[in-house]
Amino acid sequence: MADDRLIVALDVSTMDGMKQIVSSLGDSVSFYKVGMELFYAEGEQTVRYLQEQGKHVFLDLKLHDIPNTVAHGVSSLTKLGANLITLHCQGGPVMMRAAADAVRESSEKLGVERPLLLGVTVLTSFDDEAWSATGGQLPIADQVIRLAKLAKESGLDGVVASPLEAKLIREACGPDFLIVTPGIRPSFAATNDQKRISTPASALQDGASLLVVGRPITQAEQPQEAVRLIIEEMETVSK
Ligand SMILES: O=C(O)c1cc(=O)[nH]c(=O)n1[C@@H]1O[C@H](COP(=O)(O)O)[C@@H](O)[C@H]1O
Repeated sequence: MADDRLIVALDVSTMDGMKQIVSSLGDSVSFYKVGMELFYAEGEQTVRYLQEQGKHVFLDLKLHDIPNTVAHGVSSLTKLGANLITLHCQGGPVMMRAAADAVRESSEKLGVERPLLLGVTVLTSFDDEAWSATGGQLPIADQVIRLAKLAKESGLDGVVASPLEAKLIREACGPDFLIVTPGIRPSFAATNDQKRISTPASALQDGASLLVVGRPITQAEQPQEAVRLIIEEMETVSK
């Protein structure tokens, strides 16, 4: 059975590649993420296919632009009916507020369920060295908390962050704020390009609402077995 706290990242570039993963995982996965690789290549049909399969959809396009452009961008995405969409918190409070207002207005106007809006804080591929190289002044965790609070104040439903920051975000933003954590690495998986990582159980224990897992499942020799092991670990932490 699926654990609806698990989101599998479909980082492939074709409909066929996506369909192969979705059909091989069957009922064991209920939530999928479509990111820029798949959406730029195959467009809206990716979201429609997942909806037809009865799956929840996280449309992760990480918008980052001036407030007017992002507001119109998220309005265009709202009509697709995804459950979650992302923008970069670094776009600032005016941009986040404009996006939150635009999503509310356009979902009401279209009569579709409002997608939840998530702000990406500091990408999980950053370590301290890379962070300093970009001019980051605060320690990464402090910056993440700062952006999470700003996202909440600006009307966003939650944030994307590393599982290493989940506990601090939960403390700062309260029980109802969504915390979505990529950078999940079960003990059997390779780290790849991720830097700030943790295991499925520890992310949930620290307050993550949803876990995003890509390559440890999609590139496993036996993806179904990888999902089974991850869900088994997740089930040790109550919802
Ligand atoms: O927004 C995201 O989903 C995201 C934010 C972040 O900080 N780090 C991160 O890895 N992601 C996404 O989460 C997925 C992680 O994939 P794997 O590293 O293969 O498990 C990828 O699709 C990334 O685009």
